Amino acid sequence: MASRPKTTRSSTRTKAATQAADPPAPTRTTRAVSKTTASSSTAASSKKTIARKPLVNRNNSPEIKPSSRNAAPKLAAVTNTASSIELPPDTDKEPIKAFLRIRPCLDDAEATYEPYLEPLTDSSVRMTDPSSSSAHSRMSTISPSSIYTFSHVFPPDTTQSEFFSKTTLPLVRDVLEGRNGLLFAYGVTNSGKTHTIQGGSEAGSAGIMPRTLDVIFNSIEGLHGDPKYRPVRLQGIELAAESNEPTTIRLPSKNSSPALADVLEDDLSSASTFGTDTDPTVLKLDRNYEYTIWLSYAEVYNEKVYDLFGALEAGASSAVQTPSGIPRSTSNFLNMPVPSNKAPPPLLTRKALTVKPSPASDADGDAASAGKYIAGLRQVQVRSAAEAKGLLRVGQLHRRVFGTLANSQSSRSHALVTIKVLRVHRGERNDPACIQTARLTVVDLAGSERTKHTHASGERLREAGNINKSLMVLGQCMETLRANQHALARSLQQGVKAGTQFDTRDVKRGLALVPFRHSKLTEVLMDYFVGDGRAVMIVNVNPYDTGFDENVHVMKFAALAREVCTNPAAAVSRIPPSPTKLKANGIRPSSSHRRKVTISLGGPGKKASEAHLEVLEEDEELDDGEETSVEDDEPINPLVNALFDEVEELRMQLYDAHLRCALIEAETREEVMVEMEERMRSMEDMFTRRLMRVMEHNEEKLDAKLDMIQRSRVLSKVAVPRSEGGYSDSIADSVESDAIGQLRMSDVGEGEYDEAESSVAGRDGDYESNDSDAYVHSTSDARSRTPSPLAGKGKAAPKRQSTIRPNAKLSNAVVSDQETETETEDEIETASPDDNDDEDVETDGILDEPTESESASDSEESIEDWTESEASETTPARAKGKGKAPAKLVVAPSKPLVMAQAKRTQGQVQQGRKPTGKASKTVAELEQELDELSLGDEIDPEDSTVIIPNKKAREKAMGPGMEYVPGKGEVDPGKKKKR
Ligand SMILES: Nc1ncnc2c1ncn2[C@@H]1O[C@H](COP(=O)(O)OP(=O)(O)OP(=O)(O)O)[C@@H](O)[C@H]1O
Repeated sequence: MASRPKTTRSSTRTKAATQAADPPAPTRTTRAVSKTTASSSTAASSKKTIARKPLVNRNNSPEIKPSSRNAAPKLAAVTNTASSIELPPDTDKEPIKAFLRIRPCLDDAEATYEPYLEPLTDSSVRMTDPSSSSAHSRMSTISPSSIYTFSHVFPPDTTQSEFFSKTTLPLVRDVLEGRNGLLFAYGVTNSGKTHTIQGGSEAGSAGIMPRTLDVIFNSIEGLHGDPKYRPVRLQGIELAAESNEPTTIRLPSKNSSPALADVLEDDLSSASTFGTDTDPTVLKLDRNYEYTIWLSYAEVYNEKVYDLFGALEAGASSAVQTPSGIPRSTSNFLNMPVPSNKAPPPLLTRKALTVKPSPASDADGDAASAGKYIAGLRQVQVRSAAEAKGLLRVGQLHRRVFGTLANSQSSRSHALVTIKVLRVHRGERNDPACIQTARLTVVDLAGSERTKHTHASGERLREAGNINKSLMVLGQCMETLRANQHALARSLQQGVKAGTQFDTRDVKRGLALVPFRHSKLTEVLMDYFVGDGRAVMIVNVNPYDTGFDENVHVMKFAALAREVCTNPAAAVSRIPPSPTKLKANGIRPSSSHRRKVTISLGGPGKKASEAHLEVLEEDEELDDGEETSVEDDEPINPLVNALFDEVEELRMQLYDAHLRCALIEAETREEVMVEMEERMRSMEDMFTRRLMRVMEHNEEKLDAKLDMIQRSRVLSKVAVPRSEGGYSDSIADSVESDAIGQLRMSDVGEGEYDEAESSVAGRDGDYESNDSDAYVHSTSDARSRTPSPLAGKGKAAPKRQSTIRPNAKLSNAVVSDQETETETEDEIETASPDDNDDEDVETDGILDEPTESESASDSEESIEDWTESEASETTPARAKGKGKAPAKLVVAPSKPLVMAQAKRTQGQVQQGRKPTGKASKTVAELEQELDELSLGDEIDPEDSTVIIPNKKAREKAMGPGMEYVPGKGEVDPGKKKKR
């Protein structure tokens, strides 16, 4: 037995007798010491190489079947990933497992989103861009729909217990049997990583971490060992009595109130999880072994590593540190009085820890696989699951108080909980060389920050930059590892094919440098990728989130991870040099950083009050005197470093550009809105003005019309003597024709007023002549006259023919109103269908041949009389008074009418009844006046109404041999029945 060494390597030597019980027998003996015992001769003989063989229960996972263990690792998780190199059978390798967990819909707001993730099978999902039809997606380079495969897909209704047993339980078994394991949760913010790792406080909602602790302590019940030795570094052990480090940490006392711990109690019990839920699972273990469990809790924040179990000082002056390092109540910030709002915020100082390369002695002289450890990280022994959970809750509080798990509950740091299991055979408990060390690290990665969506700035932006950088480096490491493994496999294949012997060291020398060193996260985890152990990746996705693009990156990352094999030959990866080299080169990564933290007291969402703290984060101490590995002396590749910095710089620039774009877009939208509003306003003003003008114009017009009607009534008092032969005949004719017109137009409504107006206007004019031209002009124009604005809506506004009778003899003829009306009525009656043997509507009065005497009469008077009678007759009351049914509007064929009128006029001219030039002029003026009044509306020829000539008139107008043919859609007046 070796005399009590201060520090020694742990042994993972396997007992042949015990391993026989565990199928497939060969146990990992990674750090096996050369010292052998009788029972360990088997292990000793298989020391180095066997140490890297697959572990006892590689088939723990339901996915790995014994038959497939020797098969080439399954590659290409994503359907659109091309690479598929057939690796030669290598039982040392196993690809990282990737499990997808789909978060359920939590509230109504999320339910409005259509989930963009659809599980296809137990191991595949389809992801479809919800905005694939939008313009945005056309600009995006991301494929709108892809299928991704995983080791297993867990739908939203998966219980915590089920998820734990399928993903983590095999790792728990491994660690209890002496093998390392890594589990990390990856996903965007709010995707459920923390819920998966820690869980909730409700029954059955405990996450992976508390369940792991439960299962470990359930399984080692009665197998607790003596903590004579304690773990150090990554895989070393040392005598506990000789250590300066405390083996336990006293939990904050609840009695020492008021303290931060008290006011954060709500958080401890609810949000910080580890509720009362316990997992009853018990693993069957070799009962010849004794176990001690050690816990450490670190966080990587802003590219610095902090110990969440560390002694924290509430201000430099009040810091009291016990010799043992256990924080006293006065020095423990959790027992610090709640800072009031008025007082200056207390200063909390914490020191970043250094990540150092493990000495080669910790890995049997193999520095390459020794990995790196966090120097100064406390590893605390825990004896029960409850104690472990309590300790983790303190760690959670530390994260909260230091602002890395601030009020939003969003993790701003990567949290690493490492459970170390020291196992030793009962018969060799005093032999440190026989102690096996295995560790399981559970990492709750900070959410890959969507700076584009969250519009982070200042401190948040810096955090986001560092989070993204570390995740990016993790991806780069995976990428390089995969490339190296493929390159190695290709070389091996070629060598096998060629049947030549070649030195794999030559190939390894040409492999790319894995950039673990460029992020603290990868530095700390590198041992799992280059050394021994199994790695499991949990991909959390919230399919109701708007961050489709970010989730695509997460999926691609998972696909990449599945192509990386862990537990490869350690020499595949070459370890980058340690930070000490950076110091030697004069490069300091960063300096101390001071920032303010505000904590909501009373639990999240309650916001009872706030506490303000100031946090000073000091840089890690760089110790050149530490034992370093051989690989650490390799020169830094400045190019890789510069490239990483540049990538990060570009990423920030891209973010800035996105931000600028968003601002410009918002400003432009604002400007456009203002301009549109202005335009709409000006348009509204313009239309209002126009409307007012039209209304004024209409009013004027109405006034004018009323005026005309009034005047026409005054003039209608002028009587025309009946006895004066042709003269009175002319009036009678005029009235008759008008009455017929009235009958025909009785449904015209207001259109009549136009006609009346026209007639009255004609009366006003100085009409002295019977000029046939003027007559024709008047007739044809009447058809094209604009309908009156008084016409009913939706109704054709017809124009009646201004049948000015040029042959009216009106000189000195004065007829009383009464007489005129009587005459008119008589004439209408005369013109009624009953009295007319012609079936057509009579308009004889219009087209009657004037007599000689009539032609010689004063045309002006004739017009006045005719107009008067027309105006009288056009009133609906009159027509109604006759008891006539309203006549239908009949649009007479305009062309034949014009011809008839023209002919008639010609006849009139021939008979010397030409209107005087003065009369012609007056009519034109009248027309013009009416046109002006008509507001320039569009003229619809169909709206014109003409008086239909009767058969006799038509015959006269057309002449012998001519036949009247009605136009299309016109009513043949010849067929018109009596009404
Ligand atoms: N499987 C689940 N069942 C029920 N609730 C869940 C589930 N997964 C997540 N949640 C809830 O979703 C919310 C966000 O989850 P969580 O805090 O775990 O996200 P996260 O990925 O850790 O976010 P961050 O990276 O910001 O810390 C929490 O309220 C959590 O309770």
